[in-house]
Amino acid sequence: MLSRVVSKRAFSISRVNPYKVSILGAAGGIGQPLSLLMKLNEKVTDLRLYDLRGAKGVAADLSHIPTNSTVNGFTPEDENGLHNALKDTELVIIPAGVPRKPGMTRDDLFSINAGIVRDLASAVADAAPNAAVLVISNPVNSTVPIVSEVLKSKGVYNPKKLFGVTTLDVIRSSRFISEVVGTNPTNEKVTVVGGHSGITIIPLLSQTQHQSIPEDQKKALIHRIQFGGDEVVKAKNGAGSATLSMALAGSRFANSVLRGFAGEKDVVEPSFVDSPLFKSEGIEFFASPVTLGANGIEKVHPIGAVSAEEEQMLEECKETLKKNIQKGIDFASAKK
Ligand SMILES: NC(=O)c1ccc[n+]([C@@H]2O[C@H](COP(=O)([O-])OP(=O)(O)OC[C@H]3O[C@@H](n4cnc5c(N)ncnc54)[C@H](O)[C@@H]3O)[C@@H](O)[C@H]2O)c1
Ligand SMILES: O=C(O)C[C@H](O)C(=O)O
Repeated sequence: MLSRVVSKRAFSISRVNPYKVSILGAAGGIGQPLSLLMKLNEKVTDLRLYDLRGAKGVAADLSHIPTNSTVNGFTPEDENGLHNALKDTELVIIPAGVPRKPGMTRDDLFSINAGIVRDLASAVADAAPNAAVLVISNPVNSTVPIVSEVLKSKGVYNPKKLFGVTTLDVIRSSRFISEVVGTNPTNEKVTVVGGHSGITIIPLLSQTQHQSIPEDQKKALIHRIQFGGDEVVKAKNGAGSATLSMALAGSRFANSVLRGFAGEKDVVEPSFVDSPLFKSEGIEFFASPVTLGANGIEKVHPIGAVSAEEEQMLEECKETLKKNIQKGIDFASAKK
């Protein structure tokens, strides 16, 4: 009797949340912990891990965890490995690519990562044309436009389902502001807009309840949020950039997209998306809070009231963003 009850419940979980998820770059520094967190996500029933190497080992390891999903690993050695890793999945997360070393900017990664992301996007277009695509590979300000151009060229671009993952900036903001004001970081929420590199990362501190932070501390806090990635790159001293905090951020954002798919209401997260906010100024992509629903983005929220100082930061951000976005578009449009 008990076993019948248990099996009926297991069946109902898989029927309610039958999401197929692919992770491309799954054996890397971000890929492995992100794969673990997605294995723990009960909304996922079919987890496919792809990497140039190592994906089968990671998949075998995770497959012993007793959650409601199958896990399979794919590499280029498999016949149609990438295609099978993607075939008809609903959510694709891309952390494939090289990370920074000390002294590098995210833009320095473009020469290697742009081609990796372009080729993976092309495979997504062929095998999972309806999937939501979550781009982690840097430089996000340029790799997201690359994905959009590739999907457009294959006639499958859906702007409601393409996301640059900026959640790491959001979680850093919660942590760093709590250290300044002495609160519990889990209760701190800071809206971060713009893009994902240096001065394009704009935490809107004027929209928090903390209006009495002294000016010098506020400046230092903004700088720390904008350049938080550098702290980790420096500390890892040549061994890469943020992986564990990024895996947490990526899994949180992926879960929000799946919650939206599943019909949950009022799921709002900032993300770097195809945005109407500054299109009139020639800026096609911008990070701001978006409402996630059954078909991806339901609403791109405006940034709201900002201080004079944030207004100034926005102007500088837009100048840089415009160039970063154009660089991605030009790369994807050029003949291989
Ligand atoms: N968006 C963000 O907030 C954020 C945060 C941290 C890191 N990143 C970026 O994420 C990327 C990955 O970082 P990491 O620390 O995991 O690097 P890593 O080197 O540890 O892992 C990258 C993985 O990608 C794989 N890979 C490379 N080319 C591939 C291809 N064509 N197909 C499939 N897999 C491929 C590699 O084999 C490797 O396993 C970097 O570009 C990094 O800058 C972004
Ligand atoms: O800093 C990096 O290069 C990785 C990532 O974009 C981060 O913000 O930590």
